[in-house]
Amino acid sequence: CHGSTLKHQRRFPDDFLFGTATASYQIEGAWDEDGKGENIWDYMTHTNPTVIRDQSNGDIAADSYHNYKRDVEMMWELGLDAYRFSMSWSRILPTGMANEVNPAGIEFYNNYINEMLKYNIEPMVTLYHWDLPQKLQELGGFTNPLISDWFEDYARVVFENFGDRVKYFITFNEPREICYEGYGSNTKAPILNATGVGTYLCAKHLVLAHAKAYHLYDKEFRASQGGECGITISVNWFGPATETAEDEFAAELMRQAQWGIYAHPIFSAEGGFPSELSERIAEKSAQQGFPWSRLPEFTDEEKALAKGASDFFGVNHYTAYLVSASEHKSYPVPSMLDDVGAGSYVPDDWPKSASSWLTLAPDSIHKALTHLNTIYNKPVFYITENGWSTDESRDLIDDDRITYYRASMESLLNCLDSGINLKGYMAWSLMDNFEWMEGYIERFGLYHVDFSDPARTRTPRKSAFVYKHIVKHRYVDYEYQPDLAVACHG
Ligand SMILES: O=S(=O)(O)CCCN1CCN(CCO[C@@H]2O[C@H](CO)[C@@H](O)[C@H](O)[C@H]2O)CC1
Repeated sequence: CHGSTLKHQRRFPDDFLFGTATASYQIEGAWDEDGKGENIWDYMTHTNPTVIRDQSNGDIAADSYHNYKRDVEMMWELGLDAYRFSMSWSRILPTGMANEVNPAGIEFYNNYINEMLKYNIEPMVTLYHWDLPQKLQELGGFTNPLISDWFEDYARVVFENFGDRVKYFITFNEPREICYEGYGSNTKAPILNATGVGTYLCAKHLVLAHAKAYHLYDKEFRASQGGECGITISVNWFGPATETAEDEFAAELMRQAQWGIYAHPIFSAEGGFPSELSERIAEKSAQQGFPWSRLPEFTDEEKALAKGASDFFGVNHYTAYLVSASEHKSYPVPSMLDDVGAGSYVPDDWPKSASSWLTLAPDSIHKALTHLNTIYNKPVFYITENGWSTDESRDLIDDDRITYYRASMESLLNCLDSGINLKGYMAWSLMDNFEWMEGYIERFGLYHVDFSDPARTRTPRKSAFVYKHIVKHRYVDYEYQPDLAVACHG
């Protein structure tokens, strides 16, 4: 064409898997319906409602247990290739143990999966997204080494019932939030707050639980089902505040404590926990009078079981932090952050979301994946979560969320340009849902949900139309400005 103005736009591959993500406790509701067992979030929000910022809970949430066909219609409206969701362990196994399978739980997930397949949407199933059966927590939960056997038994039930149609399995969502925030702090259920001890017991047992489920899939299901089994680790970027050796080492130790402790045993060439962190915790434990290190080591056999035990590296990435050795705040003793002995902060000029921990960090997906690609020798990656929060009072015009997603798309394209084997991206989230300790105050949805309406009506935000355009055309069109007046009723 004459003097075409068509700009050279970087495009995503046609087989790049675009989707959205959700989690069972955050969307399903029906907390005690049709035989579902109580989980640790049911228990905590019912016995201790004040820990949730608006005293809400997931009893109903987005009521996806009853609205799942509307959910799938939204996936179709967005033109998604895939949809990542999690299964509720206690909806399938009410007591957590495999002696009793709940047929209504199996039926719900069969209906959900079959509805997606009608629209050619690839289901990506997370087995565990934080909603542990309460009965298992009463037996110690992730501080009990037997959790790895209980999890393997649960995984077998899931693979047997759904593996004929589900080709992407993720064992755990975010070991850090499960272990550090749930057992080593009080920011996620079961808020055990066993600082500096609970985190590390959980880390060892969770890694082994993952490994047992992976090997179960590899040995008993892969041949007949032909799918993949991996894990999702939250990897925010922690970079040094200055180029000094102190800050470089502090940043490395922070990366090891925040996500290396879960990734090294599975993805590193040597396996086991990261050595600098392991040495630091052993030193601190001795100084504090512990007769043993607070980080329980793997046996050689356990190290071998976990090494290489994953088909892909699922990354939940939201943002970045700067780490400074001199930024040391007073942390509980013992605790993970005291073991690291450094603080992290965010520059004031990074745009802020409705979440205290979430700002728009420049090119952070690319920074994180470049580092992971180097230290773990080029694994297959999926971004299994990435998203932006707005306050519950905001209207449907979410230009800040659009800015964030467009920045994420540029960072993904930087990853692809540098040869990183990145195969998909799941936006968090399809719709507004129960945002854990923040209740319904912080919203992450491409679709707005009206939680005051018994029907839990879902309405697309402006960002939904922008994401739909990117998925359909495979490039970012900065001139595209959806007119919601038309789009909503078009
Ligand atoms: O590193 S620091 O300690 O200085 C601050 C970290 C603060 N965390 C980061 C991870 N985030 C959970 C992410 O959690 C993920 O993201 C979504 C949005 O939150 C959740 O709804 C999803 O369920 C979850 O998978 C909770 C807050």
